[in-house]
Amino acid sequence: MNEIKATLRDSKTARWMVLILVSFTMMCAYYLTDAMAPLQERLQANLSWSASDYGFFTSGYGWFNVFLLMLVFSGMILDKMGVRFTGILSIGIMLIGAAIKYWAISGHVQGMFELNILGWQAISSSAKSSVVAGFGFAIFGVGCEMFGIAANKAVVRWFRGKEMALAIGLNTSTGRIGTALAMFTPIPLVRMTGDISAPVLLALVLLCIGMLVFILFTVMDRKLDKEDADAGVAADEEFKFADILEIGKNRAFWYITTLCVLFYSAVFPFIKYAVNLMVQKFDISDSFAGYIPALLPFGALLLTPVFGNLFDKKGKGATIMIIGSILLVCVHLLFSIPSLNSFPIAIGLVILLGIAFSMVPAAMWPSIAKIIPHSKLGTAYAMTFWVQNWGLMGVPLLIGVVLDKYCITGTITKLVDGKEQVITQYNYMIPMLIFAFFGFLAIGFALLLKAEDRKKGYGLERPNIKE
Ligand SMILES: NCCCC[C@H](NC(=O)[C@@H](N)CCCCN)C(=O)O
Repeated sequence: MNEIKATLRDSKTARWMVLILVSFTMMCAYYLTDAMAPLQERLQANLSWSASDYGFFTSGYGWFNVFLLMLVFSGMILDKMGVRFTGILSIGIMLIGAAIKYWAISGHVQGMFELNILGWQAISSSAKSSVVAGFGFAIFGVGCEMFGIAANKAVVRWFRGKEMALAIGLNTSTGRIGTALAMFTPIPLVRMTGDISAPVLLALVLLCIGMLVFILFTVMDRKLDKEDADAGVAADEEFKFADILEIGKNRAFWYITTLCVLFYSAVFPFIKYAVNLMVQKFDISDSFAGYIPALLPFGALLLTPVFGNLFDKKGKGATIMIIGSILLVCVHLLFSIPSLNSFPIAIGLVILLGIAFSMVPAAMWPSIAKIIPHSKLGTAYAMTFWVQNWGLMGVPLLIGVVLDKYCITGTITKLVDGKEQVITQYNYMIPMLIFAFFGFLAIGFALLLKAEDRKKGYGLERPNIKE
């Protein structure tokens, strides 16, 4: 009789240890992604940025991923070189991007930027610092997304056939810790140091620690490789261009991917403006405002594993995505109503958004692993992230331009960090309606996905593990 040898993967301690190691770096990366969001007013006042400049800088995250197809290359690198190499490479890229962003925001770049092509002004003039900071953010974005797909593949590799959705949920949750910290630590940090770029410096240090932690993961993962080889487990197939075509033929994959770009376009870009929304619409003091949007990732951090676990044990993946998208629309529509501007409403809506932000990701990412074979998963996640990056890039810019064009209600002069600053005031109704519209479309694609699952029998509504 053939004896099946236990591997490191079969040890609960080893599996969860791997999850902690991979997730720590994720937390650092997410911190850096959103650490400038609470400083929107300060960036605009200190660096003479408009809302469009802020939106332009924020959109930087997706520039290279989208236009240079970096995410597609990242997927190829991942499937060809594996998670260890890709992980280390991606952290290195994040460090370079973060360093450029730090340099630009700390006041080394002055003046205006105009892009003229044959006498035609391609973009309206912007503060140079926003362009250089955006460039750094674009490099960082390449590393961050590359790390995201590598981390996903690592988690799936270690947890396949076990607590996969729960593990993916917990991995996503640690990212949320980073986002939550990014909501309420930057303002005190800036007050303490008097330096608007201090949060980026902190993130740089955290990322260096993340690199060391990830190296520990590579040691364990190499050991698993060896055990798998000894046990005759086939190595992952290498990347083939044909994979893209094959994945592209899967209708359910496109429904999930479109749902992904729409849903995330209504959440991550919202986070970038949420602190300012709290200050300007709900009249919450600047020093406290970050704590309210922090409830969103904080709620998601607790609930994503709960919904991941529910999906593992009870199934109902497509249904969870439909309910999450409906919740998203309701929240943004309520945010858009100008008269709903009291403090408890702000808290209630952010908590509801946190629930939606737990449901959809907890069911969506493991669902991709259910409809696409493991050997093509790196490529599949990369393709989904690529489409999603159009939203992460375009929507913050769109919101910034809409704010400047249609939503300015006046200016006020107030004391910020001991200095008198002129602060532009906005009415956030139109941006919230734009977010609600994305959510509305997301519901449609979640329904299509459920119908396709019923037709093709992917098992999205069935449990991942038998109790
Ligand atoms: N293991 C979880 C899979 C993906 C998590 C997902 N991340 C993304 O979608 C990234 N492409 C975007 C990250 C933006 C960083 N703030 C998530 O839900 O965070």
